[in-house]
Amino acid sequence: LKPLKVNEPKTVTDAVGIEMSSTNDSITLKYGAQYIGKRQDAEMKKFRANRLGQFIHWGLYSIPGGEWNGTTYLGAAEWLANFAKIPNATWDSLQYQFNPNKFNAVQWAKMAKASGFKYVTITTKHHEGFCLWPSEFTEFDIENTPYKKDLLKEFVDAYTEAGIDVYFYYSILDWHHKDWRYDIKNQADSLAFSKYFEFAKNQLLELQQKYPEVKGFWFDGTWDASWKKNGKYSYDIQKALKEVNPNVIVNSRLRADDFGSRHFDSNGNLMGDYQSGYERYLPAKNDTLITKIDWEACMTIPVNQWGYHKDWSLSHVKSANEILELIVKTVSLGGNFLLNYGPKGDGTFRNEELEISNSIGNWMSKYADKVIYYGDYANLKPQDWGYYVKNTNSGKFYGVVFNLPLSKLLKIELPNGKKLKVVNFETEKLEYHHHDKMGYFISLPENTPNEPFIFEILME
Ligand SMILES: C[C@@H]1O/C(=N\OC(=O)Nc2ccccc2)[C@@H](O)[C@H](O)[C@@H]1O
Repeated sequence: LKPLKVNEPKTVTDAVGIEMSSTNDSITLKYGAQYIGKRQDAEMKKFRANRLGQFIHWGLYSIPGGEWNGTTYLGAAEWLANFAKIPNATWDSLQYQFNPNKFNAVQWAKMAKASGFKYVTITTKHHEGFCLWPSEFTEFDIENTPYKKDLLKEFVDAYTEAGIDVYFYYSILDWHHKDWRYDIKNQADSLAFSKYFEFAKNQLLELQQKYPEVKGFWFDGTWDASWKKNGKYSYDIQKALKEVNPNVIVNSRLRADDFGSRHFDSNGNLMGDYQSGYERYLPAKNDTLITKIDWEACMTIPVNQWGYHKDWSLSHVKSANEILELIVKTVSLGGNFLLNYGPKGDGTFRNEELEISNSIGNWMSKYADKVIYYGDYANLKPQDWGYYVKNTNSGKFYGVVFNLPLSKLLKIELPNGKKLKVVNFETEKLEYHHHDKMGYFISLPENTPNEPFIFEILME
């Protein structure tokens, strides 16, 4: 890939607004992108082929579920301590209540597998600073709760046994740690933050050493000035993780370069192994630039709840079909999709999540092998009826229909020189006709499935 030119991103959203330009006036960076283009090692190919992952936000915030002293807060439940302005000492005492006696890692993994998830990303430590594993570097961890046991090991073992790749979410932002700083205003801040950096690096190496099955790290909480002023810290963490496991996979949220540019360095090159700026929204259907890099979108089932919230009636909750369309749109643009679950403090999932899991699992069992796993950008002109997916394993091209035209005619426009040969739908070949410049019109049978359905396209 030629270096991409990017406008200086002000927020993660801006960072995704990349514009291609073949420029050679790259500036020298010490803490910029370590490579350009898509990794082609087996581990990254597996990440890409997986396409569909389960995101799990689980921590002390899962106990109050968005409610404090009788008040329900509308914001994201994992941010309750912040919204409700709860003093650390009060919030941290929740650790003495954390006892997920209904947690069954094998059941969780079984549900995840049945839902079609090929990988999972779990919050080892969110902004609150509480660690789901027994850490040598803090008392604010699972060992100092009524649960006591190494919950993360139970989780890693069960998901690995189920054949689901495990990734760790780790928040750099840490409301609990005394050396965390939002900005570096003086030498004292700088000294404290350097101690925090050592703490975070030690914890990350500890996670790699205790759970060697982990495939990669999903960093978050890296938007503050303190982190943006210390590009070297983010660079050193990625370097340290890769020294232990050269093919560990790290998301772009970790990184800031010499000038505080995030996700993409000041030369417009992606830092980390895949772009992770798409949070609760997706690229435009015709965004061909995003197809040139590895990327992953993460998505909540309600509008904005990552941790368990008691009351989902407070916002729109996505249906299974809405979620399926988001998943397929993501794959059609060459991205991975991470669907979030927020288990309760007791270790159980809410009914809405169980129902969604069941619905998407049924669909995945029929279609995922063709249009999700190994799915990628097909480079065909987008149409209103749905999305194209190229399966990079079989080399086959598919259409996935979400918006059935009343005409029952599916329009397909092929690149110059390409001709439509066969259209397979279930066990039959569909009729189609060609209209000069208009392209092809495929005639759908009278009865089509009452769910998103696929058809195969053969071209010559
Ligand atoms: C996945 C989510 O990630 C977060 N924050 O991400 C962002 O702030 N993303 C962001 C920021 C600015 C623009 C667009 C996205 C966390 O605060 C949240 O609790 C959750 O873990």
